[in-house]
Amino acid sequence: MTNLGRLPDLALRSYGGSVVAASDESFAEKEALIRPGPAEFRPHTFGAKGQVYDGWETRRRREPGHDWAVVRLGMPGVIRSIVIDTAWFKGNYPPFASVEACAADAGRSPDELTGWAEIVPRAPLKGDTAHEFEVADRHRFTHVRLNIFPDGGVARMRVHGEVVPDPRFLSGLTVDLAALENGAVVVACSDEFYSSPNNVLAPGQARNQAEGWETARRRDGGNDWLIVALAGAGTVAVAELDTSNLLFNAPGSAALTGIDARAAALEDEDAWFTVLPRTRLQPDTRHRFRLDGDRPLTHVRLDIFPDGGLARLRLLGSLLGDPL
Ligand SMILES: NC(=O)NC(NC(N)=O)C(=O)[O-]
Repeated sequence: MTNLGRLPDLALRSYGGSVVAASDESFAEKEALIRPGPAEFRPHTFGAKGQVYDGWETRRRREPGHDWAVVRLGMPGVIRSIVIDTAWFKGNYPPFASVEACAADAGRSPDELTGWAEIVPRAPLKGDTAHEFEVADRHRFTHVRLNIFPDGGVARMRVHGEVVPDPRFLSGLTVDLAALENGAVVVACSDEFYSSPNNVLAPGQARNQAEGWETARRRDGGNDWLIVALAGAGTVAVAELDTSNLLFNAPGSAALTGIDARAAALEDEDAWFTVLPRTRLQPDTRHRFRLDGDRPLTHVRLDIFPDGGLARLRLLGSLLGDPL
């Protein structure tokens, strides 16, 4: 995976993405395209419609044309790379694919979408392979259309990019400045052995340990940490540190520090100030802390002692201006 592939997947079902239309899904359902996690396969598992695949699979075309599927992004934004993964589709993958994108209001139905721009030109595909394509177009998009030529199966499509929220739903309001959907993102992290640190910024609650951030057991006497670039410069009034599902591996304690990167570099250790002093944590608990500081900040560093991880980090506050 490239560095672009580490950006959040804007299309992920658990981030609110939806496969809103497809030309065909006779063999396997279109919804699988954006399912979290890698595609699974059990050979010789035949149902009434053929081998069961964890992916989107169309019938063998007997007339001209090609198949397509339209995905509404859960989090609109600037797309930086697309992964088209043909995992397990070995004799029935599409030999070519392309991707288009457009921007539309949430109220548009799939057949009302217009202004499609080609962001991945038609490219050859291999079977059982994750193909990553870099995207150069820097517009904000809300939908993507995967075209396959002429037909076949695709296990997963990942749409990695930078979230660009609608400022009307942030400015002047109390919001979670650390939410992925508001444009926050993890920019540095000590350890992502078991799961992505961006999971702590994901929408909703973590249903299990894997939906949070979990680090490896640390043996060097140090502690694990991550740095979040907030939705924009703002002030934080409430911090929520959620250890849900971490029963025997929750950190013993945690601390938050902040910095205003408009005035100092992240590397300037003296510019970081305390937001939440080191505080004891309980396993499997949503801890909420009312903060009294009103210093503007753009980034927050979470330190956990010594290791473990966190299910969610919420930082309720307000932006000073528009999102970054
Ligand atoms: N063995 C198969 O996978 N065959 C076919 N696909 C399914 N799902 O059975 C096909 O024709 O593409």
